[in-house]
Amino acid sequence: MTGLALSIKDLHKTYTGAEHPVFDGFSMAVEPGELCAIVGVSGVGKTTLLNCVAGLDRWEGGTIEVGGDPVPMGRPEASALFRREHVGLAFQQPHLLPEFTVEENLLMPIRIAGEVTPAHHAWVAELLDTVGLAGLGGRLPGTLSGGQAARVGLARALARKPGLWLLDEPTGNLDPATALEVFEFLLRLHQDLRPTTLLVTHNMALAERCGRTLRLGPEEPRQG
Ligand SMILES: Nc1ncnc2c1ncn2[C@@H]1O[C@H](COP(=O)(O)OP(=O)(O)OP(=O)(O)O)[C@@H](O)[C@H]1O
Repeated sequence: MTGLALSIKDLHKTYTGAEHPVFDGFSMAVEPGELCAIVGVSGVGKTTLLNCVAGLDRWEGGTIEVGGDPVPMGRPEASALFRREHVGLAFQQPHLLPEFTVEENLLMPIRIAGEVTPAHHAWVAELLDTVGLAGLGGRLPGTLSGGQAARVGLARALARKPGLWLLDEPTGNLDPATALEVFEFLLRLHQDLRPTTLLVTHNMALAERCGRTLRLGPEEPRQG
């Protein structure tokens, strides 16, 4: 799997009826395989940025390119296809399907795209192993701890080996020790599979351990 280059140039985004733009000429570039933490105060636009990059939201000006191709905007079918092919998304809530086993949850993105083969079963077993959940494939999500469910959510986002992994506070509702544990598995997944990754987080200790940290909004005043 190869991480895809992400390029954002001169992004302009204002929500309908809002007084101020969320982005007014924002640009950034992320190298293939880079892990970039996105931090900034609440409301600065972190989730909006991820939604635009995923083609889930619209913007008024500027370009967003993934792997050199523009992210489709205002074309729901093209956006959905773009996400299926290139994007793995994970959120604060893992949103696992409760009536399906952990293994079936991991296979679901593959099943939606086509036939599930024995190689796919072997692949999701490998993914489960990477997130420290080998042997738990037969469990139902309701029997998992919050940290285990978060790890499944992260792995599921990589089931189709996307070039872009967009993570919106995936450890946000976990206690600090569990958040750290899940983050270690996140790092391991990233190290193994090297998707280009944006990780939105409020946890500066975790952000500092990413290859790069991008702060949206005004710089924090320096002490002294
Ligand atoms: N659907 C929407 N319609 C109108 N305004 C919105 C919408 N979604 C977000 N906003 C506004 O846009 C700004 C950026 O929101 P966003 O959710 O991207 O911030 P954030 O940095 O992710 O915040 P948090 O850290 O609290 O999750 C905020 O002022 C928010 O109120």
